[in-house]
Amino acid sequence: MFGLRKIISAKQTRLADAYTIENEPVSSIDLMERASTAFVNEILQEDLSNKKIAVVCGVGNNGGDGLAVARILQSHNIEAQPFLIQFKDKLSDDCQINFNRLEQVTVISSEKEIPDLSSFDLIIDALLGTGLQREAEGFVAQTINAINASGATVYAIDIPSGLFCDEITNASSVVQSDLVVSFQRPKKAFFFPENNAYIQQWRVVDIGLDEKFIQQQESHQYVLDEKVSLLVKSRKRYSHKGSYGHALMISGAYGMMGAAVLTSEACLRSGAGLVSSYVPKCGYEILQTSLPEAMCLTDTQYEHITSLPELEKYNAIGIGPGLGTNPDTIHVVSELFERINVPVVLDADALNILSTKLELIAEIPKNAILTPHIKEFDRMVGFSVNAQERFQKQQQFSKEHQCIVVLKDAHTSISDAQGNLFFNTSGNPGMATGGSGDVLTGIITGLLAQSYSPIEAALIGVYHHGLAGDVAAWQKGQYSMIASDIINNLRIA
Ligand SMILES: NC(=O)C1=CN([C@@H]2O[C@H](COP(=O)(O)OP(=O)(O)OC[C@H]3O[C@@H](n4cnc5c(N)ncnc54)[C@H](O)[C@@H]3O)[C@@H](O)[C@H]2O)[C@@H](O)CC1
Ligand SMILES: [K+]
Repeated sequence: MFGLRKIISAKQTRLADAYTIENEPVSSIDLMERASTAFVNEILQEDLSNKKIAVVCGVGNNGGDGLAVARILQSHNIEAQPFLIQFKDKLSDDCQINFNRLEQVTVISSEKEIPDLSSFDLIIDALLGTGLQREAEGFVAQTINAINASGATVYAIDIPSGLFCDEITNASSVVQSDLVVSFQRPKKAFFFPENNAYIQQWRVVDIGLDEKFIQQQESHQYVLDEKVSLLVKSRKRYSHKGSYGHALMISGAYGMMGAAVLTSEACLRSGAGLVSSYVPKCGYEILQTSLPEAMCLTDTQYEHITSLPELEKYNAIGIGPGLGTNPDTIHVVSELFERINVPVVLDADALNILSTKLELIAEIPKNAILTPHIKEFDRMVGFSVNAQERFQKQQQFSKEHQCIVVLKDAHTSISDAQGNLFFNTSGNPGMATGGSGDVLTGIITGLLAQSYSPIEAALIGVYHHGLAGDVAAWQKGQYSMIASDIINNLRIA
């Protein structure tokens, strides 16, 4: 969808491997060599010449990759010592071939022989890959525990050993990796917050699996990455501010006017032709002084919003940042639902109001975009025991209410009414700071005003918000960056 890459299951990956082997065609051992070379090229971006490396290999194809990786590293004059953890008598065919291609492999055939790995600087984990069938236990679990206890940096091939590819893992022995270099696609498991301890960072390398075949697989999950820029339309040479829509931001309360300023400024920066900001009276001078590019309309009340302005002239509306949940403000949301006939973004206190008046959920306008963080989402739909359950509820909510949910987290997920789920890959923990969500709301509303469809606006907005956050973190550091740094680095080309 939209040219974004599908996320596929372990089973579908096996099918893609087999299809590529048969149709490219390429032998499976050459495909393994390609994957291992891609892994090595990725990790060699860093100087490993003085590192003492252990490559811990299993008996399947992940182990085969490991043995090939050890050999390729050695050919670069890097000290890489391969260990074969023989938890099964028979090696997979390609693992056996790679075993034979190495001069020296330390074979470990029982728990008692597991070496102390603490003398190594780097451990390459090639024990188990996407072929994991059950929780690791016994010999395999002990090896995983030894890797974790080593204190060495750990790079995992394809997926940390012991981690299930497509579902939540409730096991005690899973490799805690600093980096995963994954083949062709990130795995579904990379997007579960529960797996944070096992995956500090992941990257994907292309190993030439058949892309057309992968995209034809039945999957409703997508990677939201730089490919989203295909959706961004160029601005026409002969255009004027009227060509790019008029957005209305409804936000702010006494003591919360910063939210109104941030959300309105972000809306302008996302390219909206005109932005009007509707705020309580106390916000008039604040907004006019800090954001001269926006127009300002005020409520009759001084401290908080109690009514709505005329809505007819706007192309999109964003509501919620810093709005507060004063009893006089609550009815504004239901009134908006009755009167609105343009795309809308519901955020922050607009969502808190929804969770105090759950009957309002049934009235959410079709195609509305909701941007809750996890706590706000749970307040609306109930607590989920894990991310998998929450993603299901998110998809269900979108389908049932025909709306888009942007569930904000380290990997923000976006669900649409057709049941698709998109996982964002931009952004960083520096963005967990006050005002960052207000900025996102402004960006998405601004894109809606320019007549992007709601799902396009959500995808472009979420990705570029994260990207701007990444530039801000690079400039100021994750600790020091603040929400306005995200706005200042926004660049939707
Ligand atoms: N198939 C292909 O063409 C390619 C596969 N590649 C690699 O192959 C991996 C998948 O290989 P495999 O399918 O052989 O699977 P794995 O290497 O993940 O492991 C499979 C072996 O482990 C055993 N096993 C599974 N769970 C276990 C557990 N909990 N305790 C003990 N033993 C267990 C299985 O019975 C089998 O013998 C990928 O992750 C990737 O690294 C790459 O080489 C790229 C090409
Ligand atoms: K692995």
